[in-house]
Amino acid sequence: MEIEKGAGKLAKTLRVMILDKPGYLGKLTSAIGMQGSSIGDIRLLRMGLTHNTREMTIYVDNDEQMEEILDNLAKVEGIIVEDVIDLVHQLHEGGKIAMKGTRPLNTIGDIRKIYTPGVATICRDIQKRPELAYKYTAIPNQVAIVTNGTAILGLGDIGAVAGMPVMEGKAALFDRLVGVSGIPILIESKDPAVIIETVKNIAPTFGAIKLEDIAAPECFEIEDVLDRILDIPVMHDDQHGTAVVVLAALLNATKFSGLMLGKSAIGVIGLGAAGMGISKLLLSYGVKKVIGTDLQESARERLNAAGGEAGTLLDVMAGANVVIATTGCPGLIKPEMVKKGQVILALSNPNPEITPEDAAAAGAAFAADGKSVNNALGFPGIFRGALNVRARVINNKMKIAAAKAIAACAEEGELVPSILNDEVHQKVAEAVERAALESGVIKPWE
Ligand SMILES: NC(=O)C1=CN([C@@H]2O[C@H](COP(=O)(O)OP(=O)(O)OC[C@H]3O[C@@H](n4cnc5c(N)ncnc54)[C@H](O)[C@@H]3O)[C@@H](O)[C@H]2O)C=CC1
Ligand SMILES: CC(=O)C(=O)O
Ligand SMILES: [Mg+2]
Repeated sequence: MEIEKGAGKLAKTLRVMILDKPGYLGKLTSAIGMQGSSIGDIRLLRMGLTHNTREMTIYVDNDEQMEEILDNLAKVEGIIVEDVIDLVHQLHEGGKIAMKGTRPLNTIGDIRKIYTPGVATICRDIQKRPELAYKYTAIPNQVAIVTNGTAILGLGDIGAVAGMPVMEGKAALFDRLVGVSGIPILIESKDPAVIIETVKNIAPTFGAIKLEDIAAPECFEIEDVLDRILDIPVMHDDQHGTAVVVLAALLNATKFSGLMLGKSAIGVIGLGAAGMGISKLLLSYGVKKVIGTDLQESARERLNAAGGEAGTLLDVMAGANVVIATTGCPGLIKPEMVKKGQVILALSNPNPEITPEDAAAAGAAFAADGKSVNNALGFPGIFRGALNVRARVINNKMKIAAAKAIAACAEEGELVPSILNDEVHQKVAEAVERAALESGVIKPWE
Protein backbone atom coordinates (compact mmCIF):
# COMPACT_ATOMS: atom_id res chain seq x y z
CA MET A 1 0.00 0.00 0.00
CA GLU A 2 1.43 3.37 -1.00
CA ILE A 3 1.90 5.72 1.96
CA GLU A 4 1.91 9.32 0.86
CA LYS A 5 4.47 11.60 2.51
CA GLY A 6 2.72 14.13 4.75
CA ALA A 7 -0.77 12.82 3.95
CA GLY A 8 -3.36 14.55 6.15
CA LYS A 9 -0.72 16.90 7.60
CA LEU A 10 0.01 20.61 7.25
CA ALA A 11 2.96 21.38 4.98
CA LYS A 12 5.12 24.28 6.17
CA THR A 13 8.33 25.69 4.80
CA LEU A 14 10.92 26.88 7.31
CA ARG A 15 13.59 29.35 6.20
CA VAL A 16 16.48 28.78 8.59
CA MET A 17 19.99 30.19 9.07
CA ILE A 18 22.29 27.37 10.14
CA LEU A 19 25.81 27.85 11.54
CA ASP A 20 28.24 26.65 8.86
CA LYS A 21 30.01 24.01 10.98
CA PRO A 22 29.74 20.21 10.85
CA GLY A 23 26.72 18.78 12.69
CA TYR A 24 24.45 21.86 12.76
CA LEU A 25 22.13 20.72 9.95
CA GLY A 26 21.88 17.43 11.87
CA LYS A 27 20.98 19.32 15.06
CA LEU A 28 18.18 21.05 13.17
CA THR A 29 16.73 17.87 11.63
CA SER A 30 16.90 15.96 14.93
CA ALA A 31 15.21 18.81 16.82
CA ILE A 32 12.37 18.70 14.28
CA GLY A 33 12.19 14.88 14.20
CA MET A 34 12.09 14.70 18.02
CA GLN A 35 8.85 16.72 17.95
CA GLY A 36 7.25 14.02 15.78
CA SER A 37 7.28 16.01 12.54
CA SER A 38 8.56 14.57 9.26
CA ILE A 39 10.84 16.39 6.83
CA GLY A 40 10.44 16.77 3.05
CA ASP A 41 12.66 18.74 0.65
CA ILE A 42 15.69 20.69 1.95
CA ARG A 43 17.13 23.40 -0.33
CA LEU A 44 20.24 25.54 0.06
CA LEU A 45 19.26 29.18 -0.61
CA ARG A 46 22.36 31.17 0.38
CA MET A 47 25.92 30.49 1.57
CA GLY A 48 27.06 33.21 4.00
CA LEU A 49 30.32 33.85 5.81
CA THR A 50 29.22 32.22 9.03
CA HIS A 51 25.75 30.79 8.31
CA ASN A 52 24.01 29.05 5.41
CA THR A 53 20.35 29.70 4.75
CA ARG A 54 18.20 26.71 3.84
CA GLU A 55 14.53 26.19 3.18
CA MET A 56 13.00 22.95 4.36
CA THR A 57 9.50 21.53 4.04
CA ILE A 58 8.16 19.92 7.18
CA TYR A 59 4.86 18.17 7.83
CA VAL A 60 3.06 18.83 11.12
CA ASP A 61 -0.23 17.60 12.58
CA ASN A 62 -1.46 21.05 13.58
CA ASP A 63 -0.44 24.63 14.38
CA GLU A 64 0.19 23.76 18.04
CA GLN A 65 2.84 21.22 17.00
CA MET A 66 4.41 23.89 14.78
CA GLU A 67 4.59 26.29 17.74
CA GLU A 68 6.29 23.61 19.85
CA ILE A 69 8.86 23.00 17.11
CA LEU A 70 9.61 26.73 16.87
CA ASP A 71 9.94 27.03 20.67
CA ASN A 72 12.33 24.09 20.64
CA LEU A 73 14.40 25.43 17.73
CA ALA A 74 14.76 28.79 19.50
CA LYS A 75 16.78 26.93 22.16
CA VAL A 76 19.15 25.23 19.68
CA GLU A 77 22.48 27.05 19.39
CA GLY A 78 23.54 27.99 15.84
CA ILE A 79 19.99 27.81 14.38
CA ILE A 80 17.94 30.92 13.58
CA VAL A 81 14.46 30.50 12.08
CA GLU A 82 13.88 33.45 9.70
CA ASP A 83 10.44 32.65 8.41
CA VAL A 84 7.66 30.04 8.39
CA ILE A 85 5.65 29.78 5.18
CA ASP A 86 2.47 27.74 4.93
CA LEU A 87 2.70 26.17 1.46
CA VAL A 88 -1.01 25.59 1.07
CA HIS A 89 -1.94 29.19 1.91
CA GLN A 90 0.85 30.44 -0.35
CA LEU A 91 -0.49 28.35 -3.26
CA HIS A 92 -3.98 29.79 -2.80
CA GLU A 93 -3.03 33.48 -2.86
CA GLY A 94 -4.89 35.16 -5.74
CA GLY A 95 -6.91 31.99 -6.43
CA LYS A 96 -6.01 29.01 -8.60
CA ILE A 97 -7.81 29.62 -11.90
CA ALA A 98 -8.32 32.37 -14.49
CA MET A 99 -10.41 32.92 -17.62
CA LYS A 100 -7.96 33.58 -20.48
CA GLY A 101 -8.28 34.60 -24.12
CA THR A 102 -7.16 32.00 -26.64
CA ARG A 103 -6.54 34.18 -29.70
CA PRO A 104 -3.72 36.66 -30.37
CA LEU A 105 -4.74 40.23 -29.53
CA ASN A 106 -1.77 42.30 -30.63
CA THR A 107 -3.03 44.65 -33.33
CA ILE A 108 -6.04 46.82 -34.01
CA GLY A 109 -6.76 44.36 -36.85
CA ASP A 110 -6.96 41.55 -34.28
CA ILE A 111 -9.46 43.57 -32.26
CA ARG A 112 -11.60 44.27 -35.34
CA LYS A 113 -11.86 40.53 -35.96
CA ILE A 114 -12.11 39.15 -32.43
CA TYR A 115 -14.32 41.94 -31.20
CA THR A 116 -16.29 44.59 -33.04
CA PRO A 117 -17.18 44.81 -35.90
CA GLY A 118 -16.16 41.23 -36.92
CA VAL A 119 -17.89 39.51 -34.06
CA ALA A 120 -21.30 40.86 -35.17
CA THR A 121 -21.38 38.49 -38.17
CA ILE A 122 -20.85 35.54 -35.86
CA CYS A 123 -23.62 36.72 -33.52
CA ARG A 124 -26.04 37.02 -36.46
CA ASP A 125 -25.09 33.55 -37.71
CA ILE A 126 -25.81 32.07 -34.28
CA GLN A 127 -29.09 33.99 -34.08
CA LYS A 128 -30.16 32.34 -37.36
CA ARG A 129 -28.80 28.90 -36.51
CA PRO A 130 -28.42 28.48 -32.72
CA GLU A 131 -26.47 25.23 -33.06
CA LEU A 132 -23.58 27.29 -34.48
CA ALA A 133 -22.90 28.38 -30.88
CA TYR A 134 -21.32 24.93 -30.56
CA LYS A 135 -18.97 25.78 -33.44
CA TYR A 136 -18.17 29.44 -32.80
CA THR A 137 -18.15 29.80 -29.00
CA ALA A 138 -16.56 28.19 -25.94
CA ILE A 139 -19.98 26.94 -24.72
CA PRO A 140 -19.48 23.25 -25.61
CA ASN A 141 -16.25 23.16 -23.60
CA GLN A 142 -17.58 24.96 -20.51
CA VAL A 143 -18.95 23.17 -17.47
CA ALA A 144 -20.60 25.04 -14.59
CA ILE A 145 -19.39 23.83 -11.20
CA VAL A 146 -22.40 24.73 -9.08
CA THR A 147 -22.48 24.76 -5.30
CA ASN A 148 -24.51 26.30 -2.51
CA GLY A 149 -21.85 25.38 0.04
CA THR A 150 -23.96 23.00 2.14
CA ALA A 151 -21.64 19.93 2.11
CA ILE A 152 -18.18 21.21 1.28
CA LEU A 153 -15.60 18.38 1.28
CA GLY A 154 -16.68 16.90 4.61
CA LEU A 155 -16.52 20.32 6.27
CA GLY A 156 -20.31 20.56 6.24
CA ASP A 157 -22.44 23.64 5.62
CA ILE A 158 -19.71 26.31 5.50
CA GLY A 159 -21.33 28.45 2.80
CA ALA A 160 -20.73 28.83 -0.91
CA VAL A 161 -17.92 31.41 -0.72
CA ALA A 162 -15.91 29.33 1.78
CA GLY A 163 -16.35 26.45 -0.66
CA MET A 164 -14.80 28.41 -3.55
CA PRO A 165 -11.28 26.97 -3.07
CA VAL A 166 -12.74 23.49 -3.61
CA MET A 167 -14.61 24.63 -6.73
CA GLU A 168 -11.42 26.24 -8.06
CA GLY A 169 -9.60 22.98 -7.34
CA LYS A 170 -12.15 21.04 -9.38
CA ALA A 171 -11.86 23.60 -12.21
CA ALA A 172 -8.06 23.31 -12.13
CA LEU A 173 -8.38 19.51 -12.41
CA PHE A 174 -10.82 19.85 -15.32
CA ASP A 175 -8.35 22.06 -17.18
CA ARG A 176 -5.24 20.02 -16.40
CA LEU A 177 -6.72 16.57 -16.97
CA VAL A 178 -9.11 16.99 -19.92
CA GLY A 179 -8.93 20.60 -21.13
CA VAL A 180 -12.47 21.47 -20.00
CA SER A 181 -13.17 25.02 -18.72
CA GLY A 182 -14.84 24.57 -15.35
CA ILE A 183 -16.55 27.76 -14.17
CA PRO A 184 -17.44 27.93 -10.44
CA ILE A 185 -20.96 29.20 -9.76
CA LEU A 186 -21.70 30.03 -6.12
CA ILE A 187 -25.38 30.23 -5.21
CA GLU A 188 -26.41 31.86 -1.94
CA SER A 189 -29.49 29.75 -1.27
CA LYS A 190 -30.51 26.47 0.32
CA ASP A 191 -33.88 26.45 -1.41
CA PRO A 192 -33.94 23.79 -4.17
CA ALA A 193 -36.41 25.88 -6.18
CA VAL A 194 -34.03 28.87 -6.20
CA ILE A 195 -31.05 26.72 -7.17
CA ILE A 196 -33.01 25.01 -9.94
CA GLU A 197 -34.24 28.34 -11.31
CA THR A 198 -30.76 29.89 -11.15
CA VAL A 199 -29.07 26.99 -12.91
CA LYS A 200 -31.85 26.80 -15.49
CA ASN A 201 -31.37 30.49 -16.33
CA ILE A 202 -27.58 30.31 -16.71
CA ALA A 203 -27.51 26.90 -18.43
CA PRO A 204 -27.20 28.36 -21.98
CA THR A 205 -23.62 29.37 -21.07
CA PHE A 206 -22.56 25.77 -20.61
CA GLY A 207 -22.15 22.42 -22.31
CA ALA A 208 -22.88 20.62 -19.04
CA ILE A 209 -23.62 21.20 -15.37
CA LYS A 210 -21.64 19.65 -12.55
CA LEU A 211 -23.34 20.00 -9.16
CA GLU A 212 -20.81 19.93 -6.31
CA ASP A 213 -20.98 19.69 -2.55
CA ILE A 214 -24.73 20.27 -2.25
CA ALA A 215 -25.98 18.31 0.77
CA ALA A 216 -28.59 15.57 0.85
CA PRO A 217 -31.54 15.46 0.64
CA GLU A 218 -31.86 18.71 -1.40
CA CYS A 219 -29.23 17.50 -3.90
CA PHE A 220 -31.50 14.67 -5.11
CA GLU A 221 -34.41 16.90 -6.08
CA ILE A 222 -32.13 19.57 -7.59
CA GLU A 223 -30.36 17.04 -9.80
CA ASP A 224 -33.54 15.17 -10.80
CA VAL A 225 -35.37 18.32 -11.87
CA LEU A 226 -32.41 19.89 -13.71
CA ASP A 227 -31.69 16.61 -15.47
CA ARG A 228 -35.30 16.54 -16.64
CA ILE A 229 -35.65 20.16 -17.77
CA LEU A 230 -32.22 20.79 -19.33
CA ASP A 231 -31.04 19.24 -22.59
CA ILE A 232 -27.39 19.21 -21.47
CA PRO A 233 -25.83 16.70 -19.04
CA VAL A 234 -26.31 17.42 -15.34
CA MET A 235 -24.35 15.35 -12.84
CA HIS A 236 -23.92 15.71 -9.10
CA ASP A 237 -20.30 14.68 -8.70
CA ASP A 238 -20.54 13.68 -5.03
CA GLN A 239 -23.26 11.18 -5.92
CA HIS A 240 -22.22 9.79 -9.27
CA GLY A 241 -18.55 10.66 -9.76
CA THR A 242 -17.87 9.05 -6.39
CA ALA A 243 -20.05 6.03 -7.19
CA VAL A 244 -18.17 5.43 -10.45
CA VAL A 245 -14.79 5.45 -8.72
CA VAL A 246 -16.04 3.18 -5.92
CA LEU A 247 -17.35 0.71 -8.49
CA ALA A 248 -13.95 0.81 -10.22
CA ALA A 249 -12.18 0.09 -6.91
CA LEU A 250 -14.53 -2.81 -6.19
CA LEU A 251 -14.09 -4.29 -9.67
CA ASN A 252 -10.37 -4.45 -8.93
CA ALA A 253 -10.90 -5.74 -5.39
CA THR A 254 -12.84 -8.64 -6.93
CA LYS A 255 -10.05 -9.26 -9.42
CA PHE A 256 -7.27 -9.33 -6.84
CA SER A 257 -8.98 -10.93 -3.86
CA GLY A 258 -11.56 -13.37 -5.17
CA LEU A 259 -14.35 -11.25 -3.64
CA MET A 260 -17.54 -11.73 -5.68
CA LEU A 261 -19.49 -8.49 -5.99
CA GLY A 262 -22.80 -10.17 -6.81
CA LYS A 263 -22.52 -12.34 -3.69
CA SER A 264 -21.01 -9.78 -1.33
CA ALA A 265 -22.73 -7.70 1.30
CA ILE A 266 -21.67 -4.11 0.74
CA GLY A 267 -21.89 -1.81 3.75
CA VAL A 268 -22.38 1.93 3.35
CA ILE A 269 -21.92 4.23 6.33
CA GLY A 270 -23.39 7.70 5.72
CA LEU A 271 -26.30 7.74 3.29
CA GLY A 272 -26.08 11.34 2.07
CA ALA A 273 -25.18 12.40 -1.46
CA ALA A 274 -22.11 10.15 -1.80
CA GLY A 275 -23.48 7.17 0.15
CA MET A 276 -26.77 7.08 -1.76
CA GLY A 277 -25.08 7.58 -5.15
CA ILE A 278 -22.78 4.64 -4.36
CA SER A 279 -25.62 2.42 -3.06
CA LYS A 280 -27.79 3.07 -6.13
CA LEU A 281 -25.03 2.44 -8.67
CA LEU A 282 -23.94 -0.78 -6.93
CA LEU A 283 -27.54 -2.04 -6.76
CA SER A 284 -28.05 -1.25 -10.45
CA TYR A 285 -24.77 -3.02 -11.25
CA GLY A 286 -26.13 -6.24 -9.71
CA VAL A 287 -24.99 -6.17 -6.10
CA LYS A 288 -27.69 -8.08 -4.21
CA LYS A 289 -27.12 -6.79 -0.72
CA VAL A 290 -26.35 -3.23 0.34
CA ILE A 291 -26.64 -2.65 4.08
CA GLY A 292 -26.33 0.93 5.20
CA THR A 293 -26.54 3.22 8.16
CA ASP A 294 -27.00 6.92 8.83
CA LEU A 295 -27.79 9.07 11.84
CA GLN A 296 -30.93 10.29 10.10
CA GLU A 297 -34.07 8.17 9.88
CA SER A 298 -34.98 9.81 6.55
CA ALA A 299 -31.64 8.71 5.06
CA ARG A 300 -32.14 5.12 6.25
CA GLU A 301 -35.62 5.14 4.71
CA ARG A 302 -34.10 6.36 1.45
CA LEU A 303 -31.83 3.34 1.32
CA ASN A 304 -34.71 0.96 2.03
CA ALA A 305 -36.72 2.59 -0.77
CA ALA A 306 -33.79 2.13 -3.17
CA GLY A 307 -33.62 -1.61 -2.46
CA GLY A 308 -30.99 -1.69 0.32
CA GLU A 309 -31.33 -2.59 4.00
CA ALA A 310 -30.82 -0.12 6.80
CA GLY A 311 -29.13 -1.13 10.06
CA THR A 312 -26.77 0.18 12.73
CA LEU A 313 -23.09 1.03 12.41
CA LEU A 314 -22.21 -2.24 14.14
CA ASP A 315 -24.57 -4.22 11.83
CA VAL A 316 -22.72 -2.79 8.85
CA MET A 317 -19.25 -3.44 10.24
CA ALA A 318 -20.12 -6.99 11.30
CA GLY A 319 -22.18 -7.94 8.27
CA ALA A 320 -20.37 -6.50 5.25
CA ASN A 321 -17.41 -7.82 3.24
CA VAL A 322 -16.89 -4.34 1.85
CA VAL A 323 -17.41 -1.18 3.91
CA ILE A 324 -17.66 2.22 2.29
CA ALA A 325 -17.85 5.24 4.58
CA THR A 326 -18.98 8.70 3.51
CA THR A 327 -20.01 10.47 6.70
CA GLY A 328 -17.57 13.38 7.05
CA CYS A 329 -16.73 11.95 10.54
CA PRO A 330 -13.00 11.27 10.88
CA GLY A 331 -12.18 8.34 13.17
CA LEU A 332 -15.74 6.94 13.16
CA ILE A 333 -14.51 3.40 12.36
CA LYS A 334 -12.47 1.99 15.26
CA PRO A 335 -9.81 -0.65 14.49
CA GLU A 336 -11.67 -3.19 16.67
CA MET A 337 -14.71 -2.90 14.37
CA VAL A 338 -12.73 -4.07 11.31
CA LYS A 339 -13.20 -7.75 10.34
CA LYS A 340 -10.26 -9.69 8.95
CA GLY A 341 -10.29 -9.70 5.13
CA GLN A 342 -12.72 -6.77 4.80
CA VAL A 343 -12.31 -4.16 2.08
CA ILE A 344 -12.51 -0.73 3.75
CA LEU A 345 -12.99 2.43 1.69
CA ALA A 346 -13.13 5.28 4.20
CA LEU A 347 -13.81 8.06 1.75
CA SER A 348 -14.48 11.16 3.81
CA ASN A 349 -12.36 14.17 3.05
CA PRO A 350 -10.33 15.87 4.28
CA ASN A 351 -9.79 13.04 6.81
CA PRO A 352 -11.12 9.47 6.60
CA GLU A 353 -13.25 7.45 9.03
CA ILE A 354 -10.19 5.21 9.52
CA THR A 355 -6.77 5.61 7.92
CA PRO A 356 -5.74 2.95 5.38
CA GLU A 357 -2.75 2.13 7.60
CA ASP A 358 -4.93 1.55 10.68
CA ALA A 359 -7.49 -0.46 8.67
CA ALA A 360 -4.74 -2.65 7.18
CA ALA A 361 -3.17 -3.13 10.63
CA ALA A 362 -6.61 -4.20 11.92
CA GLY A 363 -6.83 -6.92 9.24
CA ALA A 364 -8.43 -5.27 6.18
CA ALA A 365 -7.49 -7.00 2.90
CA PHE A 366 -7.65 -3.70 1.02
CA ALA A 367 -8.01 -0.21 2.46
CA ALA A 368 -8.08 3.21 0.87
CA ASP A 369 -9.17 6.73 1.72
CA GLY A 370 -10.87 9.58 -0.12
CA LYS A 371 -7.65 11.03 -1.49
CA SER A 372 -7.03 8.01 -3.71
CA VAL A 373 -10.57 6.70 -4.22
CA ASN A 374 -11.66 10.16 -5.28
CA ASN A 375 -14.21 11.39 -7.77
CA ALA A 376 -11.41 13.32 -9.52
CA LEU A 377 -10.64 9.97 -11.20
CA GLY A 378 -14.12 9.99 -12.71
CA PHE A 379 -15.63 13.41 -13.36
CA PRO A 380 -13.03 14.79 -15.81
CA GLY A 381 -13.34 11.90 -18.29
CA ILE A 382 -17.08 11.50 -17.76
CA PHE A 383 -17.77 15.14 -18.68
CA ARG A 384 -15.13 15.14 -21.46
CA GLY A 385 -16.77 12.09 -23.05
CA ALA A 386 -20.30 13.49 -22.67
CA LEU A 387 -19.27 16.86 -24.16
CA ASN A 388 -17.37 15.24 -27.05
CA VAL A 389 -20.48 13.50 -28.35
CA ARG A 390 -22.93 16.12 -27.13
CA ALA A 391 -24.78 13.67 -24.90
CA ARG A 392 -28.00 14.98 -23.35
CA VAL A 393 -27.59 13.03 -20.12
CA ILE A 394 -25.09 10.96 -18.17
CA ASN A 395 -26.81 7.61 -17.69
CA ASN A 396 -25.93 4.41 -15.80
CA LYS A 397 -24.44 2.78 -18.90
CA MET A 398 -22.01 5.70 -19.22
CA LYS A 399 -21.16 5.54 -15.50
CA ILE A 400 -20.51 1.79 -15.58
CA ALA A 401 -18.39 2.16 -18.73
CA ALA A 402 -16.38 4.86 -16.93
CA ALA A 403 -15.89 2.61 -13.88
CA LYS A 404 -14.58 -0.25 -16.04
CA ALA A 405 -12.18 2.10 -17.83
CA ILE A 406 -10.81 3.41 -14.53
CA ALA A 407 -10.43 -0.11 -13.13
CA ALA A 408 -8.53 -1.23 -16.23
CA CYS A 409 -5.92 1.54 -15.79
CA ALA A 410 -4.92 0.50 -12.24
CA GLU A 411 -1.57 -1.16 -11.64
CA GLU A 412 -1.53 -4.81 -10.55
CA GLY A 413 -2.53 -4.93 -6.87
CA GLU A 414 -3.90 -1.35 -6.73
CA LEU A 415 -7.62 -0.62 -6.42
CA VAL A 416 -7.52 2.50 -8.60
CA PRO A 417 -4.93 4.31 -10.71
CA SER A 418 -3.36 7.60 -9.70
CA ILE A 419 -5.35 10.73 -10.58
CA LEU A 420 -2.29 11.81 -12.58
CA ASN A 421 -2.14 8.54 -14.55
CA ASP A 422 -1.50 9.67 -18.13
CA GLU A 423 -4.16 7.61 -19.82
CA VAL A 424 -7.02 7.15 -17.40
CA HIS A 425 -9.02 10.31 -18.19
CA GLN A 426 -8.72 9.77 -21.94
CA LYS A 427 -9.82 6.14 -21.57
CA VAL A 428 -12.79 7.17 -19.41
CA ALA A 429 -13.80 9.80 -21.99
CA GLU A 430 -13.65 7.25 -24.83
CA ALA A 431 -15.65 4.68 -22.85
CA VAL A 432 -18.28 7.28 -21.97
CA GLU A 433 -18.54 8.42 -25.61
CA ARG A 434 -19.09 4.82 -26.77
CA ALA A 435 -21.69 4.16 -24.06
CA ALA A 436 -23.53 7.39 -24.92
CA LEU A 437 -23.61 6.52 -28.63
CA GLU A 438 -24.78 2.96 -27.89
CA SER A 439 -27.54 4.15 -25.58
CA GLY A 440 -28.80 6.78 -28.02
CA VAL A 441 -28.60 9.81 -25.74
CA ILE A 442 -26.92 12.08 -28.25
CA LYS A 443 -28.55 15.40 -29.01
CA PRO A 444 -29.28 15.55 -32.74
CA TRP A 445 -28.24 18.73 -34.58
CA GLU A 446 -31.30 20.79 -35.40
N1 LIG B 1 -13.66 10.48 -1.92
C1 LIG B 1 -14.54 11.09 -2.66
O1 LIG B 1 -14.44 11.12 -3.89
C2 LIG B 1 -15.71 11.75 -2.03
C3 LIG B 1 -15.81 11.86 -0.67
N2 LIG B 1 -16.90 12.46 -0.14
C4 LIG B 1 -16.92 12.63 1.30
O2 LIG B 1 -18.06 12.02 1.87
C5 LIG B 1 -18.49 12.78 2.98
C6 LIG B 1 -19.98 13.06 2.84
O3 LIG B 1 -20.20 13.89 1.72
P1 LIG B 1 -21.69 14.06 1.15
O4 LIG B 1 -22.32 12.73 0.95
O5 LIG B 1 -21.56 14.99 0.01
O6 LIG B 1 -22.40 14.82 2.37
P2 LIG B 1 -23.92 14.74 2.86
O7 LIG B 1 -24.07 15.82 3.85
O8 LIG B 1 -24.84 14.73 1.70
O9 LIG B 1 -24.04 13.33 3.59
C7 LIG B 1 -23.40 12.98 4.79
C8 LIG B 1 -24.29 11.92 5.45
O10 LIG B 1 -23.56 11.30 6.51
C9 LIG B 1 -24.43 11.14 7.61
N3 LIG B 1 -23.64 11.04 8.83
C10 LIG B 1 -22.91 12.01 9.44
N4 LIG B 1 -22.32 11.50 10.56
C11 LIG B 1 -22.67 10.18 10.62
C12 LIG B 1 -22.36 9.14 11.53
N5 LIG B 1 -21.59 9.35 12.60
N6 LIG B 1 -22.88 7.92 11.29
C13 LIG B 1 -23.68 7.70 10.21
N7 LIG B 1 -24.01 8.66 9.32
C14 LIG B 1 -23.50 9.89 9.52
C15 LIG B 1 -25.30 12.38 7.57
O11 LIG B 1 -26.50 12.19 8.31
C16 LIG B 1 -25.56 12.51 6.07
O12 LIG B 1 -26.70 11.77 5.65
C17 LIG B 1 -17.62 14.03 3.02
O13 LIG B 1 -16.61 13.89 3.99
C18 LIG B 1 -17.00 14.10 1.66
O14 LIG B 1 -15.71 14.67 1.69
C19 LIG B 1 -17.94 12.94 -0.89
C20 LIG B 1 -17.87 12.85 -2.24
C21 LIG B 1 -16.73 12.31 -2.91
C1 LIG C 1 -14.01 14.63 -3.37
C2 LIG C 1 -15.23 15.36 -3.10
O1 LIG C 1 -15.94 15.75 -4.01
C3 LIG C 1 -15.63 15.59 -1.74
O2 LIG C 1 -14.95 15.13 -0.82
O3 LIG C 1 -16.65 16.26 -1.53
MG1 LIG D 1 -17.46 17.06 -3.38
